[in-house]
Amino acid sequence: MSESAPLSGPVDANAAPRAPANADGERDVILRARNVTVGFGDAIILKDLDLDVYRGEILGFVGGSGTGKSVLMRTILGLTPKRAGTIEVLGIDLDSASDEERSHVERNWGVLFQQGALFSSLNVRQNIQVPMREHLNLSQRLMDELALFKLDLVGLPRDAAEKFPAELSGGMIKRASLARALVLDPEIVFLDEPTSGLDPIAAAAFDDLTTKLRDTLGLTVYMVTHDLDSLHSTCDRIAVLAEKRVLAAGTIDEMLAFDHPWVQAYFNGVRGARRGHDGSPGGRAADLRGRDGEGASAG
Ligand SMILES: Nc1ncnc2c1ncn2[C@@H]1O[C@H](COP(=O)(O)OP(=O)(O)OP(=O)(O)O)[C@@H](O)[C@H]1O
Repeated sequence: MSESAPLSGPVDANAAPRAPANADGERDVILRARNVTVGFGDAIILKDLDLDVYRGEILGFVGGSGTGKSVLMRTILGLTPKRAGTIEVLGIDLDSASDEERSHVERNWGVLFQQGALFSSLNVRQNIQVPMREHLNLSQRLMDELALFKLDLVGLPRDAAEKFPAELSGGMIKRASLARALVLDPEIVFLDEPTSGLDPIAAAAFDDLTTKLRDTLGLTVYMVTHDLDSLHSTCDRIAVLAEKRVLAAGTIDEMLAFDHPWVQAYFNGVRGARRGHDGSPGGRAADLRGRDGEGASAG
């Protein structure tokens, strides 16, 4: 079944107004998963899962704890094997890709893992330079300049470059990890719970940064999150993982109206309702975004 089946047709076609369309008016699919099945031993985690991610959108990926959001992200990245199905990124099926094609895809995606996953023995500058060393052949001077440029981009002060991860706050670790994820100028970034563990000010600032980067760099953002404020304020579309597949995909308003017990409990439950249904009142974004100037808080 198609991931957008419950919200098919014209409803889904309006789901991401900011994502660009091609000359035919169709949205460009940057990531396409079909019939993906993943399991461990007897446990099937994902079954016949379909998903489309459109170029230029911020897609929020939600689901109950343990439903397989991280497993799917790891499967897309080729870190967890699948039992069936196909996944194409940038039009390339990684199962049948040549070395050159695989390298092309790997250079064009960036990943922010949940805990940042910075190397503790490397300082921020060296961490940011890891993908450059892997994929590019640049002089140290140029890599140093690029690292500083990426620090600017994510709103970190330049003196953060020589700090080690243990010397950074949670918000700074997320930003440094994002700088590393962006170092090769990827077309798509995967963010695994980017605002978890951040205080509300830092979380709102990170959301603003995500939107700004999408708007200025034309990034596509695939964001696993439990953060209702991020879903309301930042995401163009939301995909819901339940029953081992993408049960629904659409705008926040479509999710609010979607008739499924988990979706209703999630979006219209006590926390969801606290926000109100126009996405503006309540929640930390409304409380804090106005106070938190762009990139002002590095967390
Ligand atoms: N390598 C593995 N071996 C066996 N089981 C695994 C493995 N990785 C994940 N699982 C199982 O797959 C299921 C989905 O895990 P996953 O981490 O993807 O959940 P999640 O949706 O990301 O949850 P959360 O929101 O709590 O982070 C869980 O039951 C987990 O125990």
